Amino acid sequence: MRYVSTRGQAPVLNFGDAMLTGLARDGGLYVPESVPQFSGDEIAALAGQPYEEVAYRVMKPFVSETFSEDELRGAIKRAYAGFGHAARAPMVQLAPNHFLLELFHGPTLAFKDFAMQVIGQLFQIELEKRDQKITIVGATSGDTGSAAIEAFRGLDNVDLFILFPHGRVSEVQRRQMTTPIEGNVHALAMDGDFDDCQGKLKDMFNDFTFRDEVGLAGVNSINFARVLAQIVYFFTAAVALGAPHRKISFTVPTGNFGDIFAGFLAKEMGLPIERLVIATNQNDILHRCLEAGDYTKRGVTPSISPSMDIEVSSNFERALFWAYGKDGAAIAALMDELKTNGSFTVSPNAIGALRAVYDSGAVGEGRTMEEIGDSLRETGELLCPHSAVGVNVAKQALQRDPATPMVTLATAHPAKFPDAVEEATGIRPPLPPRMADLFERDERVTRVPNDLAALEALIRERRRK
Ligand SMILES: Cc1ncc(COP(=O)(O)O)c(C=O)c1O
Ligand SMILES: N[C@@H](CCOP(=O)(O)O)C(=O)O
Repeated sequence: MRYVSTRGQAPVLNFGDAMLTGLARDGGLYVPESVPQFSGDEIAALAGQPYEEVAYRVMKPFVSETFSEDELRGAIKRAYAGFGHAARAPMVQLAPNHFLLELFHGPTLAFKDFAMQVIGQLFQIELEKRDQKITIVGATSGDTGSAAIEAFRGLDNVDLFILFPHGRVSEVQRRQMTTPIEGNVHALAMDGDFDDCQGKLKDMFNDFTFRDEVGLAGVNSINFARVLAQIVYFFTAAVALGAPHRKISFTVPTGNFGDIFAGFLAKEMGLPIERLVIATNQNDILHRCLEAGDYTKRGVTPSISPSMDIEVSSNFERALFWAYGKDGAAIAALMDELKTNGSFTVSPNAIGALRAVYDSGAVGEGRTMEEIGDSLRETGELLCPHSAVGVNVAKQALQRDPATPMVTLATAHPAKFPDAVEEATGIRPPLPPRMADLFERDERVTRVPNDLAALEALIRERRRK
């Protein structure tokens, strides 16, 4: 399996190199040159298998030239051993044709753990084989950061720097990033929003002198390995509801587009997915783009679902790559336009291709709060604000197509956003016992400016040589 850049100008790599490279050297994102196909029988055979076995079968064709069967099975086994639910991704029924896929039973209580725990294991295997040290820099709107810290804390061959937007993550999210004591972990609170953090991360990747000097690697969903591990739960959920003999739709609370793009790849692999529904909060650039064919930045407004406060949605580039018939030059031109003008127009053919796969909806703050209360009353489920956005958009989609079972992804635990949940329901969801002292732990964080030279200087100084 070879991996190519969405902008068509970077070296073609195998999985191991693509995983350790992160952003392609032409600024694009790596994608598999061709997508492995699963037959109906292969999909049917996944029914009733443990999550780890489905993960092995789904991931294997993408990675088999880099990892042996034993290495991959071992990595997956270790990755999920610490999850707080035997099913890993259990599903509950909300209404006759509406299901909630709970993706918050991992160590940091968000869906990010599903991929981050696996790639933490895969990175370690590959770095040991290569006797290599790396500097990981990650950008987070709240959840990727703690998941990355949990996966890479204490490793001798990895220094980890996490950039988060100062004052724009929940207090639980911030403390999850600022309280780990390991010396290889550095939480950096940056002036600006998540797009600024991710922008600086990409600038670092595009500064080849810095990139090569520090051995820069990325664990955001710009890294294809992250997206790959997120494909698995689309399979477990769909098979549990009758795939391949029945079509299933998914609604995905969306920001950086990594999760829903994993769903797209599952569909490409042969999983019978009817619709993939993009659910956004008031930062609705993706919904507006699907509606009007126009991707135009307006500025991010902070919301009660802060992890989705994103306007430069990285993985949308991967979706566009497919929609433009894998024309790297066209994608490079669109991304240049976005950087220069803050907007681009999707061609009629490409918007048609996107609409053939994706639906979308946006939910404002008031409605999100109401949905948290409604869901609790109607179903007994206490939702985090991101999952509430998903459930509300899914309900609208179910009105358009009541016949196809809908799975909404619950992307974070309500205890990560206690203030919003308490305001909506009167209930303050408690953290699990292992995190009960989170508010008593000392915090260690560095305020940093939105300035590339300053950030690079800090990373050069702090990383272990
Ligand atoms: C809780 C939560 N929900 C939804 C999202 C959006 O996911 P994606 O960025 O993959 O679109 C994020 C962040 O990525 C998140 O942390
Ligand atoms: N919502 C994310 C933003 C980064 O997303 P990623 O999937 O690209 O890592 C977060 O919580 O940090």
